[in-house]
Amino acid sequence: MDIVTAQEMYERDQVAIESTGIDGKMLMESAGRSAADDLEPRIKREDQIIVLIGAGNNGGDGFVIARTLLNRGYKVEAWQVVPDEKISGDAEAHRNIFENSGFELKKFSRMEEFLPSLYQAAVIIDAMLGIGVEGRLRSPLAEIVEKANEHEALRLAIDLPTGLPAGEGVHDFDAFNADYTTIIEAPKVSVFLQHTTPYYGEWSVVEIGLPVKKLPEVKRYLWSVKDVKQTMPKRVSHSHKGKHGKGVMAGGSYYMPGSIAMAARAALRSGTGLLTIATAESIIPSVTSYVQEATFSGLAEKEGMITGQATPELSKYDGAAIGMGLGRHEEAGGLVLHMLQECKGPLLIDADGLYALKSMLNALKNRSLPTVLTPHPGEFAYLTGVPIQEILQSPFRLSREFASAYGVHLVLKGPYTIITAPDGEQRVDMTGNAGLAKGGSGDVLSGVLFGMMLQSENILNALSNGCVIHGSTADFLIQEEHSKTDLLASDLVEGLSRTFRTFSAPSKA
Ligand SMILES: NC(=O)C1=CN([C@@H]2O[C@H](COP(=O)(O)OP(=O)(O)OC[C@H]3O[C@@H](n4cnc5c(N)ncnc54)[C@H](O)[C@@H]3O)[C@@H](O)[C@H]2O)[C@@H](O)CC1
Ligand SMILES: [K+]
Repeated sequence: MDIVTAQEMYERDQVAIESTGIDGKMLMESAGRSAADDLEPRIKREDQIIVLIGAGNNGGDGFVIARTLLNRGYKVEAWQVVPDEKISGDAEAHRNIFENSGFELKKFSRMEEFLPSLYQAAVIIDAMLGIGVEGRLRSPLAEIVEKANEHEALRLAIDLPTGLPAGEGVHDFDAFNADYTTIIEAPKVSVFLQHTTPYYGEWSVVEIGLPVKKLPEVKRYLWSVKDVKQTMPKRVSHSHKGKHGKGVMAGGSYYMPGSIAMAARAALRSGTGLLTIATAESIIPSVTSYVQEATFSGLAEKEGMITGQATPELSKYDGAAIGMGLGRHEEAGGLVLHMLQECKGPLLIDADGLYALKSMLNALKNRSLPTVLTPHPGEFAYLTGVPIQEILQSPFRLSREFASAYGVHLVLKGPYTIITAPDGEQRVDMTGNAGLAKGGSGDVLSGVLFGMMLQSENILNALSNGCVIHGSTADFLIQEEHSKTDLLASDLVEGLSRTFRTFSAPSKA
């Protein structure tokens, strides 16, 4: 499913109108009716409903919703919260249809008149502003939103909560605090930002009949289980282990053996054909007991940490991963640089590897083969020098800029993970739950991603699939055997079997 900015949404509407002959009034009718259908299961016959209608096309949707619900017998008061002269075009046409249908339209002039209606409502439908919002809310919308947020009622928003920016990078706003939002046609970027997502409440997307074949391409996409099923590499029955990637994973230290162990086991569970773990010699016995299928390359160590002189042989591998449990010591830099320069296949850098990478961004830029970085926002802030707050407010733009500047694939982890290719194409994965907010789940993700990268020509698909597989595993596990509290990273590794069984297409002979 495409994710759009306000500008991209306007372009889509425009293309629909110009290329098919459908007109704005038809789209508004369709948007309003689809929204009413979507809201109906959330409201009851006896509920007093108030529909708040603004000046633009979002208000136009509001006229259609109010009319549709009244025609269906619901108890609805429709309130136009802006002066008559502000309503024009398609919205005015739908106001006429509303009034010509015999329904009463109330008009806001003074707060004292309006408040009793607001306060008797059990359900508030917000059709005041959508993607056309500019700047902070002006009067009287600002006061109406404030009162609506204070009033105990079910708050439903149309397209986006009034006042909320559709895009990223805006932090100065007041907005309707919705329990649920019916999004028109495509989720907007602000659905996926930490500071704006709570205003949407739960949400779903309704389709209003835009011509899919004609719509301009948007390189921002919500990657779902359906996409995973369509793009997962298929294992055929005559497959050979050498065909599924031969990888080397470097990392681990005496005090952190679990990271590399879980990453390695996750990579194997994700289909890696042959895996070598290059790690501090002293921890090989403990790691091998957890990952019996791997082979080992013992690296020189000092005080339990891999030293900078350690240079695993890379030429016989299809790809490499580095960083899990490596430790943040200066000497680790030598190993990361070695990997950057000598790895002749795709390379994944995670965790402490990212920390070391900061001082060798030029070498990163010079690498021409696919490189994948998997930072969480803190690590990304460290790598870029951009404050973490700013990263959280503009993750799409900052990811795109970094991926393009350094020619890397970036997996910016979070409740919504954003995966960016060097050409700027982006995918969002929204699977997973708070059970993942624990040490080790990032290591498991790296293992899954590495396994997927080794088996697919298309790195962006491999990473998108890996993220959804990892998050869906956490989702399955908390529905069935675990809770968000007790879920451990090692449970995820074992849970992968269930996810792969569910997601894999049946193998062909
Ligand atoms: N053809 C289309 O464009 C369609 C649009 N649709 C709906 O139309 C919406 C977009 O319509 P518009 O572009 O008219 O935009 P909006 O309806 O979001 O609002 C624009 C109006 O809000 C006022 N406004 C902007 N910022 C304000 C602020 N800070 N305080 C107070 N008032 C402010 C502007 O003066 C303008 O009159 C979408 O979100 C969607 O709900 C749907 O009906 C489907 C078709
Ligand atoms: K709205």
